Amino acid sequence: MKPLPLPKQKNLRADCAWVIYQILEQGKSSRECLERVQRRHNARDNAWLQEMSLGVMRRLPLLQHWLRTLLDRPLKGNKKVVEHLILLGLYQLNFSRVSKHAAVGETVAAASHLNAAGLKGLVNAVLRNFQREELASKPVDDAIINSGLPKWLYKAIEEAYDADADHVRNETNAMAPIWLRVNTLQTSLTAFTEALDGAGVQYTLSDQHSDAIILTNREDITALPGFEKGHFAVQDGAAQLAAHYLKPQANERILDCCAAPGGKTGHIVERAPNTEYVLALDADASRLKRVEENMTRLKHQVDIKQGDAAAPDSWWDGKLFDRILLDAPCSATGVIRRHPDIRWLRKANDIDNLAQLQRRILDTLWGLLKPGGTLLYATCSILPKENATQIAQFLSDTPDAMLSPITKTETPEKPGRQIKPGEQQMDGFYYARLVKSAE
Ligand SMILES: C[S@@+](CC[C@H](N)C(=O)[O-])C[C@H]1O[C@@H](n2cnc3c(N)ncnc32)[C@H](O)[C@@H]1O
Repeated sequence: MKPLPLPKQKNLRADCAWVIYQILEQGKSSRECLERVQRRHNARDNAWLQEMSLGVMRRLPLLQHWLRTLLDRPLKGNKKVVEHLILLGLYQLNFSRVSKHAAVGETVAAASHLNAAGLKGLVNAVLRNFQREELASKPVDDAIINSGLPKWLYKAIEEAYDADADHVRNETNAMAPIWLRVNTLQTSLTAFTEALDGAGVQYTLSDQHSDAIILTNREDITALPGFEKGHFAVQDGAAQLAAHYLKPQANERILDCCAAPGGKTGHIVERAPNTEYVLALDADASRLKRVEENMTRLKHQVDIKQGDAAAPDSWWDGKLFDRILLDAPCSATGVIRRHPDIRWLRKANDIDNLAQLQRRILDTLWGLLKPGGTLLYATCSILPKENATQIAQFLSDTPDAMLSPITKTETPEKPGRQIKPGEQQMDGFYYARLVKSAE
């Protein structure tokens, strides 16, 4: 599909349709597209743009089903974006608090901003027919459409989770809470919660995590007390387990591989401030800028390098590491509830390619680990090919690799801890801890 220029003049619904087009037709991430349109709107409208565009991602199969029912034939070429505008209209009518009048009237008007004034009548007719025919009240007898997921992912979850599959799919489509991690080098949990109480911010504590806070409401993070001073970082509870499972110690050399934007790097420093050396490595230069910003705000000092984890000649100083965190590039299927666009950006055949990349990086990093050293393998995936199956195969192929169980139920054939989305309010995540034999 052709690239579509950003509408010349700002218009909430035209800009939102443009974002939806970019994600679905151009494979761009919602973050990237929203950043572009949000530069020209105010904070309230920006929240609306995010809620609506991500809402459409969550409900896309049902919205598309309605669209197909109402539209005689698909729109093509530079008119395609009008379909995305209609999806947005249907979403507003059925899933939002926008008044029906505005949902139809403003959506129709937005067509002009997408160079499609000639299709205003069509947009109007489709949205009014949707209301007249009361499509929303007619149940759709199709589990995949109702799940809000693409077919391949629906099936992959079925295969992996069997009787629990419905639950995992529902949680994959739920809203995720915001977790904070207290930077214990700059403040304490007690002092930080007192500051939150003083500011009237509501939260709960997690009984699984020592330094974690779960916000009750959506808050402007940068306005929370202590943000500028680096008193906390935003980090999901599952991601906060990495530093606990890695167990970094004083005087050790640590590699945080695939580190950007540095969530786990910061936590490693907070858990072990007296390490000899912490290297944050990532292939993506623009994401590494965010590591720098985050480390500066949290007041942590680490070495930051750009490089391909599978080609260490360009970045490794030749000294072995005591501990390595490999937060491997993955399908991100465990964090779809947080980033609903991921389900449409990933394709079925990405999984095998990702599994091969993960194995290549794992094999390479194993060679950089000291005898007796620990490697923690992590993904934010819920698919076994990237997780337990991957690690079981690595253990079977690698004579000096041993499993260091995190849970009581692990075996080399079924290694690691698979966290399901929503479990104790956490994202879907996988961890396996491996130790290199000492001789
Ligand atoms: C799951 S994210 C890392 C999240 C990060 N550890 C954190 O906690 O904030 C995966 C990262 O892997 C990086 N990456 C992908 N392929 C890589 C490679 N071959 N070498 C190094 N980094 C890579 C991506 O740029 C991305 O930043």
